[in-house]
Amino acid sequence: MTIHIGANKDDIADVVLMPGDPYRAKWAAETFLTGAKCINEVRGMLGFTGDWNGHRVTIQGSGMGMPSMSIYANELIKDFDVQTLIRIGSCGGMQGHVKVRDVILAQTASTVATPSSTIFKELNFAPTADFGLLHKAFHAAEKMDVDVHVGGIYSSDTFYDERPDLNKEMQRHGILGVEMEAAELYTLAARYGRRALGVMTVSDHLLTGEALPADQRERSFGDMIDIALSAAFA
Ligand SMILES: O=P(O)(O)O[C@H]1O[C@H](CO)[C@@H](O)[C@H]1O
Ligand SMILES: O=c1cc[nH]c(=O)[nH]1
Repeated sequence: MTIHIGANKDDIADVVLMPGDPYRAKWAAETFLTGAKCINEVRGMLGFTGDWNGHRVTIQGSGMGMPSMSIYANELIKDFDVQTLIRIGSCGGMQGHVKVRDVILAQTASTVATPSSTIFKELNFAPTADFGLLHKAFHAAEKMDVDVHVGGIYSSDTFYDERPDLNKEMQRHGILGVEMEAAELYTLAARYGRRALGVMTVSDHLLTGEALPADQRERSFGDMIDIALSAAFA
């Protein structure tokens, strides 16, 4: 047990899927896993462990933002020895060819800063997905006939953004979408030699102003979960 995860070591699988929303964790566990058991309720940040096609999987909420992700990823890696961490998130689309409900596989995650920034001092570290997971996720998405994009995303510290100039530069440099956790997850995975990937569904669009309601963000992003599970065990 850790401060934020009230589970025994063997309650948590080697592979952990991490939505920001703890109720997406519940929905995903009930929908995709058999024999799912709740393994964490501390602070309402729900986690579940069950089976997918004979493989043991944990789905643990990360909360919103990189400081929260950092807490859960640190504990999962250092205390529970988790080997594979896949974020299953929502994101805002930032390019015209990226549509609401499309899936983005985050090859890189640019940031202004992460909780890890202070250790890098003047270095601009480039948080990057695990290539093996990325490759497998892409093939899984192609097989499922999902509209998928692979490329850079922006991990922001603010949902209600007040820097339109920064978004413009991101867009000019091909950034596909914005979310709030992947860069710190990739950085921790690199530090501790684990596999990480961010699979995101576009829930709203910065260019068109479209936005899906909360219940759909919680319960309707099944394709990205299939992709994440397929990539983890391919
Ligand atoms: O839907 P989740 O996985 O929480 O991801 C996105 O949604 C939240 C903001 O609404 C942030 O956590 C952002 O990264
Ligand atoms: O961080 C996020 C998540 C979803 N949509 C956004 O616009 N930003």
